[in-house]
Amino acid sequence: MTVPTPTDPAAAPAFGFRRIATDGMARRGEVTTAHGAIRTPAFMPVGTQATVKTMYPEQVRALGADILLGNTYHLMLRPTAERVDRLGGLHRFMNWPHPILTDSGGFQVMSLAKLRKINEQAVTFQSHIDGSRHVLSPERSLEIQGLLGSDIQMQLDECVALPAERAEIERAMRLSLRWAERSKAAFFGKPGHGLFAIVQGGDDEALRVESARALTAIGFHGYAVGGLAVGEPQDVMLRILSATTPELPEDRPRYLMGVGTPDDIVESVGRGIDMFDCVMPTRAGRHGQAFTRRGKVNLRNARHADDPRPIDEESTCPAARDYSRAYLHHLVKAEEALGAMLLTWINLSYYQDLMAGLRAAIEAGRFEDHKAEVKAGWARGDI
Ligand SMILES: CNc1nc2c(CC[C@H]3O[C@@H](OC)[C@H](OC)[C@@H]3O)c3nc(N)[nH]c(=O)c3cc2[nH]1
Repeated sequence: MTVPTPTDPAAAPAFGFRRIATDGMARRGEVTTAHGAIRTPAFMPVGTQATVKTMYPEQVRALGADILLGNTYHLMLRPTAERVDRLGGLHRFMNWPHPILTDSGGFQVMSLAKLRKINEQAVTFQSHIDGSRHVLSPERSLEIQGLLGSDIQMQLDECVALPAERAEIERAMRLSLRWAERSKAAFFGKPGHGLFAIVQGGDDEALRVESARALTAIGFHGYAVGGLAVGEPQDVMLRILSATTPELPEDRPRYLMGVGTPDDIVESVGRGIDMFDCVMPTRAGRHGQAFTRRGKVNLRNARHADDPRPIDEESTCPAARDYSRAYLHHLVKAEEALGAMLLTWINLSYYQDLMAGLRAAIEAGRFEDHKAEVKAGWARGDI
């Protein structure tokens, strides 16, 4: 294929971010992409293998999701990026004509692949599906994301699990910086498509500041904070965020990767994060857990067996309003597919309602009061 001439991602015409309101460190904004706008703070449902598990794309959209996540690692292995491209790209393939963000694949290689080796040039690994050998370089990752046609593409990076030795964290952070340079050089910024860098540096504030400043100097459409939600306690994650976000450009979106619980999200919005992704609401739904404004409810628990109440009679989500806890308990115990479907629907609906509430509160200049109200709801427990 002809090597596309790289353009400066910072100059691509239609990709943009505007801040509508701020309240302390919290920001209400909007990202514009080739496939539409993203209201921030935003929660991005995870659609790793070109599907948000157990949900129809129309349902996900109806809940208020502006953007979904796909993943380079999974899609390069199956059905391959070239096949998705031949079929019209990922938006067409999964019938989601709205923004898509794809992760670069490095995180999954380190957590899923077999026999993986990382060096300056690339990551080499064997597929967890059929053992076939693959090479993922910063350039190849962007080529794959370009074939998928995702609106927001992530640089290839190296994320280390915590706790880790400082030398190891530093090595991976500097490699990720060099890979950020190569990613920017390789990025073919079609109008409305953006490239995000990923800040690394583990739980070391000095390394985080160095990474954030170096990436800002290179210049990207947006900045992800990576290397968190990898086993560290919440207070460590929040301390790192407080040290990192002030070093990032105010006029660019910030994306905290892999986060998190509702409490993680509220606390991180208060530290200047705009975008989130997490498997929590979808994975927990498949395991019988419901997220509600009154906290978490474990529908596997026998105490629900005779409870005729819905999860949340005030919810706009049919799954939370029109089905009893007794029925949900039955479906979960019987391992019926509808159980996973209804609970995933309930959880994604709650997460989108949480984000809508945060956006409104920031616009109204009452983020701190809203945070207190939301936390009080969780503390009330499951009445
Ligand atoms: C859970 N905690 C966590 N996830 C993380 C992910 C994957 C998110 C990706 O993983 C898939 O979900 C399992 C999703 O893929 C669709 C998501 O994009 C990260 N990805 C990169 N490139 N760099 C990181 O530093 C990083 C840190 C994370 N911490």
